Amino acid sequence: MSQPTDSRTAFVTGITGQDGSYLAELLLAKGYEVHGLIRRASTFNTHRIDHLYRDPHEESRLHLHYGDLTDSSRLVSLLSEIAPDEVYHLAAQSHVRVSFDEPEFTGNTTGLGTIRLLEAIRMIGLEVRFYQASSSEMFGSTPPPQSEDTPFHPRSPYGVAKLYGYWATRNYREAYGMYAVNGILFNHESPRRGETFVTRKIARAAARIALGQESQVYLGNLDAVRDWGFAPEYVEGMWAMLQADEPSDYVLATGTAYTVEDFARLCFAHVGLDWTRHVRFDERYLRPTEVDALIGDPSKAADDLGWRPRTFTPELARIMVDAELSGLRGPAADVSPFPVLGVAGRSIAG
Ligand SMILES: C[C@H]1O[C@H](OP(=O)(O)OP(=O)(O)OC[C@H]2O[C@@H](n3cnc4c(=O)[nH]c(N)nc43)[C@H](O)[C@@H]2O)[C@@H](O)[C@@H](O)C1=O
Repeated sequence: MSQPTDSRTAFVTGITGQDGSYLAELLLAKGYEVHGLIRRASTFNTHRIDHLYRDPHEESRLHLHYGDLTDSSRLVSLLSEIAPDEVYHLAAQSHVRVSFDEPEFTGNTTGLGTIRLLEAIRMIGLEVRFYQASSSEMFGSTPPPQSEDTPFHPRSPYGVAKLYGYWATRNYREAYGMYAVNGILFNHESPRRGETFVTRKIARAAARIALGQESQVYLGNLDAVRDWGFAPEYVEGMWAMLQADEPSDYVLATGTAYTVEDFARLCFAHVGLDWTRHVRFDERYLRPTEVDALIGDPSKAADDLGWRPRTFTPELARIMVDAELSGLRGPAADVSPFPVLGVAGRSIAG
């Protein structure tokens, strides 16, 4: 295997999440020095990146820093100390249903957090390339297919907060000439997805039911249509957006449509079960306003960046169920497409 050659430095917010962990792997494999922002918690929250700490005696290229998107002075001091070449802003309160319960907190972190970071960069005068994790939730009730030119109509406090971050990013590009881009990502999943998102919840239930560990799973709206891709491929698109000659905004999606019911059918069929015998309805999982259909058009990313999805929803469902089955049968299985050799670091999380 060829040795990584890149000597750039990246700062990643949300590094402990699904996307952050895959992105850290990708950047480390390319030779970057990676700095991640993590929130302190009384319980361990670094399980998705713990495998990146291999040998504590080797020189470290992964560094974690405590901080929070609500703490401007910390963002200023960290960014001036690290002086990154690229900033990937992935951190957010990212659960749509939860955003109805915590609208103000969601606005403060997901919305204002973005402008705090942009403003910190501007105040210090950093020459960085900035990636904003925008979301297909911003399209809300605008019918599919959705592209970079589709009007927005968000349907949740989360969607509203992401729209604020989207426009903040465009404004800093237009007002200050900052290299700042929005990746408008449609749903992207993996075995590292949080357990309360619908794909992981269904994959986990199908595996547990197949092994006789439970018999039912409770879900909300089965008719919602989503465009589910594979998260490791989407972080490649994030990186590609920051390597382009000119900053621009891009949709990343598969362009295919499946309902929640379809996803349940695929997962249960993979373990030889009939989903209708195991899925039950619970109105607690309904949202006050639902986003009925999100189907992205990723043509611009294909034309400009050469980015194309390789894994589609049926294979994704099989990958996720297989990972759950292996995890339940033995040591946790994972899909780690970016092999990181010789990377070491020190966890400040204890
Ligand atoms: C792009 C976008 O993608 C994600 O947002 P999401 O699409 O809301 O993802 P989800 O997995 O929570 O819901 C998908 C659909 O599934 C329906 N659904 C039915 N029954 C359950 C259920 O039991 N749980 C959940 N969570 N959803 C359910 C639910 O009503 C919705 O229609 C986030 O990453 C977000 O950060 C983001 O940016």
